[in-house]
Amino acid sequence: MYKVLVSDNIAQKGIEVLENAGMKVDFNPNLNREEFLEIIADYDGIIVRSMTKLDKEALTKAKKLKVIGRAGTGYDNIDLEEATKNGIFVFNTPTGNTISAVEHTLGMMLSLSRNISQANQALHNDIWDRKKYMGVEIKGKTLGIIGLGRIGSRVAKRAQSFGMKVIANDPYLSPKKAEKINVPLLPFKEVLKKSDYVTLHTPLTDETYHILSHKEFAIMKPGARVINCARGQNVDTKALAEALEKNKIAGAAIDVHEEEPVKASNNPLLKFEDSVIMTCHLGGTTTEAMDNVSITAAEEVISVLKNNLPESPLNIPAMDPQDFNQAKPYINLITKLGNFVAKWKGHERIEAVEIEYGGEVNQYNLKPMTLSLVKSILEPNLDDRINLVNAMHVAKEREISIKESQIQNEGELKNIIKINLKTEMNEYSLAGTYLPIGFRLIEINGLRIDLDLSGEFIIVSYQDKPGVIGKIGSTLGEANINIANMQVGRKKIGGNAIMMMQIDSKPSKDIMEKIKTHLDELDTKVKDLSYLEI
Ligand SMILES: NC(=O)C1=CN([C@@H]2O[C@H](COP(=O)(O)OP(=O)(O)OC[C@H]3O[C@@H](n4cnc5c(N)ncnc54)[C@H](O)[C@@H]3O)[C@@H](O)[C@H]2O)C=CC1
Ligand SMILES: O=C(O)CCC(=O)C(=O)O
Repeated sequence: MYKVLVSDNIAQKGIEVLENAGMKVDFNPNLNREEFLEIIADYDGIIVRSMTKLDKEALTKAKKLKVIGRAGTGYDNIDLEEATKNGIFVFNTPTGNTISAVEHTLGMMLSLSRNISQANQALHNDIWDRKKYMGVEIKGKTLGIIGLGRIGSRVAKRAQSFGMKVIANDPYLSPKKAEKINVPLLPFKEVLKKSDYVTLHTPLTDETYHILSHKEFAIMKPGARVINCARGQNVDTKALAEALEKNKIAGAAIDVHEEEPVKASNNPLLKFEDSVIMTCHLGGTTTEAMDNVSITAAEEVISVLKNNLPESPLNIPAMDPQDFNQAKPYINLITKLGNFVAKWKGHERIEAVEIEYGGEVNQYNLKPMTLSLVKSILEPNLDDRINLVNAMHVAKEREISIKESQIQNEGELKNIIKINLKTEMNEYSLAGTYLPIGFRLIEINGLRIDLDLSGEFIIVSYQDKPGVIGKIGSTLGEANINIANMQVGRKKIGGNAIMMMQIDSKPSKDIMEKIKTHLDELDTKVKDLSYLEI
């Protein structure tokens, strides 16, 4: 039974989904760091929001962990690189709380403009002051959006409907997409200079850390207002406090904070009672969003533990589930080719792998196929955990070069995958195709063949000589091993030859030895004699 730790507050519905799937769930959002580090080694899966830090220290202890589900959008609390090295799938649920964050942003902007929060606070303290809490309209003002993604673009649409002029900065967004929603993309500084309101909707990255600091506040329009419902570290809190102090910035609405939870001792914004409104990281906290992210995270954890790929992976290439289902036969084909070549090359150290994709297969995202191949060829010789997440990392660590290319379709075949594998001693090549009747091996070391890509095989590379087929056939016959199919090829008479046999049962070590002895007696310079079961 898989064990899943839920270490942040998520909606009960997700926990029920996990339990109904037979998982043992520990819902424990109140662990301190020491307690958390003590127990993390016990779990196969974990669901977190933004409070649990899954850094290198935690992930090093998480020896059994296979999947990290982020019930929410931002994943700056998770060390993706370390998770990838350790072969841990990481996913988020990025659409579940988008609307929540959008509506919170709009709420913050309106509240900031109309002093709703301050006036409410005053009334609760028995103060009626209509003059002090006079507001400003947002209609006709310019809203500058930094980060025009899921949340930013929806904030734009709603702000436009309020009659605001919306401009944005997003270096990673195609101008066409921005054009579609009628938002001009401008350089960062220009957005700052032109905006009456600046709202942040970027993830927290090295680039966006303190994206608003002294320099930026200095170039902003005097009297501008700032809204941050993205991540606390996007804004340099001390610099914002200074800008407010100097009245350069008229006000700020802040949902996310450099240090959470906020305390009077760690946040200089708390003293700006009249110009700063703050919420306790509530952007994604609505009943609807909490249900969405909790249920999706639970379903995805179950799916990954059942060996499926998550829908919003953060450390493997994302693939549309429909595309994934259609590409599955090719993923299975390449995995079979990988198993085949891995067994064929035995214990030889791999130096390079080249993959050529031809025909229909090129309609799909090739990355999951390449990852499946790398996993299948490295798996048999590694004790370490290897999966699609860390396959490339392990290959790189072992200095194995991986190249993929697309080729023209060959002859009648609708699809083909070719693999060339170079070890320290030999080169191996093979090709396969997927047909409705199954997976076919169609080429081996340059020899055209046509064999079902499953079952038991004997492969012999030797120097062409009369008598070889007879010797092997009679040795297998004597051992009561039936040859189901056999193909032989050579470049020229007496040259390098290869024989591929599909057999109905496994030959013992003695039989393989006997075949070797007979071939040596014929002086056929055997380069390779292998038995493989696929
Ligand atoms: N307050 C809360 O409770 C919530 C906060 N969030 C935060 O909001 C962030 C954004 O969420 P989504 O819109 O769903 O993500 P998204 O990935 O759809 O959009 C982010 C946008 O930021 C842009 N971007 C990245 N680096 C940039 C840079 N240096 N300058 C300008 N733009 C840049 C990206 O190109 C992208 O278009 C999340 O990463 C999360 O940190 C999300 C949900 C709730
Ligand atoms: O998950 C959370 O703690 C709040 C929502 C959020 O910040 C996010 O989804 O990025």
